[in-house]
Amino acid sequence: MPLQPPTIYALASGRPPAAIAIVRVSGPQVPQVLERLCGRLPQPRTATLVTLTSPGTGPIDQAVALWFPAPHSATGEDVAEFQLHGGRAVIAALFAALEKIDGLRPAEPGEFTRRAFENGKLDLTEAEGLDDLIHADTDRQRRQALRHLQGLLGHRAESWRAQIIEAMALIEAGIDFSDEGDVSTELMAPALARVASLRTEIEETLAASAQSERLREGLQVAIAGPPNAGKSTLLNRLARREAAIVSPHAGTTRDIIEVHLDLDGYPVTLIDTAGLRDASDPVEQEGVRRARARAEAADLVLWLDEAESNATPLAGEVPLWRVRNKIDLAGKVGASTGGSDPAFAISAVTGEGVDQLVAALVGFASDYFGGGEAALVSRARHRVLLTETVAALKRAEDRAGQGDEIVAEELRIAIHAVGRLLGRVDVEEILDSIFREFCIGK
Ligand SMILES: Nc1nc2c(ncn2[C@@H]2O[C@H](COP(=O)(O)OP(=O)(O)OP(=O)(O)O)[C@@H](O)[C@H]2O)c(=O)[nH]1
Ligand SMILES: [K+]
Ligand SMILES: [Mg+2]
Repeated sequence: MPLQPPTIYALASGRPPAAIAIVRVSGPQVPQVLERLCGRLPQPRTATLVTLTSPGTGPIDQAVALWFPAPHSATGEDVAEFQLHGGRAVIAALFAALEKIDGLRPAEPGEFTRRAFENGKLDLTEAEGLDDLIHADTDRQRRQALRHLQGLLGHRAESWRAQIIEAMALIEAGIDFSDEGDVSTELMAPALARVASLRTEIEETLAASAQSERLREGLQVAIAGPPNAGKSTLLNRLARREAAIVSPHAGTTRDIIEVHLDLDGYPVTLIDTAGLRDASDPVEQEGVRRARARAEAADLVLWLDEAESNATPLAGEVPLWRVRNKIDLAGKVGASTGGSDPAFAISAVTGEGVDQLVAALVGFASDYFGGGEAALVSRARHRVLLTETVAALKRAEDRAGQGDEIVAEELRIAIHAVGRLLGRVDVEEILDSIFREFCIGK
């Protein structure tokens, strides 16, 4: 018997109990599974009401069964999908029935998508888009993920790769004929012109996507300032829940506290930190150290203070907005000292001025993420590989005088880098392209 991949199954829907649970099965044994549990094969791609029955044990549930014969399925294999009642015991009974069938096993994380990729249903960037779509918290993240799932980066990378392969084929042909005159030079010039325009195009794509990795990860906004300034109070107000402990005791917050906000579709991670001061308590000292490090690594610091101070003990270039808090007490402390005006004046307790602060944050996020709609490169992996591609293309151009072999080698590196972006590295294709384009009659 030829070696066949195991048939895998998993719960595809969320945590039970729920109204409906969806269990997916993928692999060569799917027809057997369907016949065994449903008594027959349902019509392909047609929702069919069945009584799922485990031979020997009895009925499991009334369910809807779907059969997607290979290759027209999500994974490219035979796939069955059961929509059953979403109780824990119901799912457990179906799993017990599946477990009893030889050659079946529970799927590992991502295994369905992995099979889809291996069967050419998606390239790597599309698989990443799928993962991002599942994890998208905000609308803008969803749209970016969908662009990847739709293959916008993948298709473009596919075309870049094909063009580099063509340029390389021209040069390889030149190398083969190098003893027959100056064919090489004639082939080299158009090949290099193609390389140069391609490099520009990839550079432009990278530039347009400068901030979109952040759209996946979220903008980091740290609230910092002296103890008791009201940092945790502000965090709780923006998060609309009691995420951090508030107390009149200076030095309450020690650990870093993060909350995730959806600000007009932009993902923002808001970070509460320990009040910065020369603390004597070693635990608080560590809190202050972490607070400082985290604020300095943020994309924006909200420097919260009760008074109008100019000094901030932060190093680095991080943008900083001064926010004067507790303006509800201003009358009592006579705060109008005529010092430099803070950028914002709020009361974290009454909420006064907080809307203006939030509006400004949305504006900052919108500037920061920029033309996110056009961005295609959303992961460090994409950026690293495309940067490698650009560098190799540049070297190919710069070293053209040093010989065809060197240029060809740099192009090979570029092809490899784009191939890794797509999850596809295949030297055969280069050879195919060479032999297809040039009938050299040898
Ligand atoms: N009146 C008034 N009190 C405030 C305001 N914001 C915070 N407070 C009070 O100030 C005290 C300290 O608030 P916290 O939010 O714990 O201050 P913090 O900056 O997080 O303090 P540490 O974590 O100790 O550095 C609490 O008693 C709050 O109720 C405000 O806008 N107005
Ligand atoms: K406090
Ligand atoms: Mg605090």
